[in-house]
Amino acid sequence: MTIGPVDSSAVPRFAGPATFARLPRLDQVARADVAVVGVPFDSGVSYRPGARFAPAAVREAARLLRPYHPGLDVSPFDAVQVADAGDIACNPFHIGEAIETVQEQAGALLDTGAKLVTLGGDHTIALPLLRAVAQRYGPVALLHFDAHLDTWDTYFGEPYTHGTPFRRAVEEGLLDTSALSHVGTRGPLYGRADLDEDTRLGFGIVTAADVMRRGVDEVAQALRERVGDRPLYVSVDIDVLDPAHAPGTGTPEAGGLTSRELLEILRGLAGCDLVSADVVEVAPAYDHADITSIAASHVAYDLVSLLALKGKP
Ligand SMILES: N=C(N)NCCCC(=O)O
Ligand SMILES: [Zn+2]
Ligand SMILES: [Zn+2]
Repeated sequence: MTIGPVDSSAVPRFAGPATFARLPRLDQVARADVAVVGVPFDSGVSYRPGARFAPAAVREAARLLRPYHPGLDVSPFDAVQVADAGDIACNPFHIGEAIETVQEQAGALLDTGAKLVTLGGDHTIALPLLRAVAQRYGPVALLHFDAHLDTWDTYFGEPYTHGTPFRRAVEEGLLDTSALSHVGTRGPLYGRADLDEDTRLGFGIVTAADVMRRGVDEVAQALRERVGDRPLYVSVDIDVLDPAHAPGTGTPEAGGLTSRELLEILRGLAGCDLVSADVVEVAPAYDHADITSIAASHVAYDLVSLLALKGKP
C-alpha cells in the first residue's frame, strides 16, 4: 500500500504547501522507492544565475500533474512509494563544501534503497550525484540531455563548475565509458578541440539536428542499444530544450528540442535499468508564464514514471 498525492478532487490543487506532484514528504512515509529531492545551488554557473530557486518553482508547477501516465501505462505513485525528500541545503559560498554535502546527503538517501530524481540547481551537482550513485552501483551509463557538452576542463582555472561535471566524472571513474551519450547538443563551441576531447572521453553525440532529422523513435532505439542492460543515470539540463520551450535557463542556445521531443525520447527509454536522474538549470527569474518550470515538472514526472515502471506489479 503506497501513500499517494493529496486528492485534488477533495483539496484543490492550488491549496496547501507544494511538494512535488502533491506527494507526501519523506518524513510522512516509512520509506520511499523513489525520492524527489531538491538541490537549490547555483554557485557554479558561468552566465545567468538563479537555478537556486528552481526546486521551489518546479514543485509549484508540479501541482497539476495527475496520477496516471498514459504514455507509459503506469500509475507511478501506486506502483511504488514516491515521496518528496525536501531540499539538500548546501553552502552557496563554497562550491567544494556544497559538492561534499550533496554527495553525502544523496548517498544517505540512496542507502535507504530509494532511487533519486533530483531537481537542481545548476549542472555542477551532477558530479556529486554521480559519485553517490557510482559508489552504490559501480560505473554507470550516462545519457546527458543538454545543449552543452559540460566536459570542459576548467573555467577561470576552476575545476568544479556547471560546465565541467562530466569530464570530472570520467576522470574519477564514475562512468562506464562504453555507454555515454550527449543528446541535444548544439551551438557554438570554444573550438574544434572541444569535440575531439569529448570523443576521447568516450562520449557519443546525438545533436539537436540529429533528433530533428532521425526522429524520436530512432534516436531512442539507438540510445537504448548504447545503454544495453547497464545501470543508467539520466541527466537533463533543461537548456536541451529550445529557448521557446525553456526560456528560464542560464545559458540558452537557439535550435533546441521541443518539450514533446524530449518527453518522447525519455519514454523510449522504458526497459532501461534507470537508477537515478536529475533535472537541472531551470532559472525561474528568466522564465515566462512558468513555461520552463512546467516543462521541467513533466520531465521529472516522466523520470519518476520510468523508475516506477520497474516496480509495477
Ligand atoms: N548549462 C551548462 N550546464 N553549461 C553551460 C556552460 C557553457 C558556457 O558557459 O560556456
Ligand atoms: Zn546546458
Ligand atoms: Zn549542462
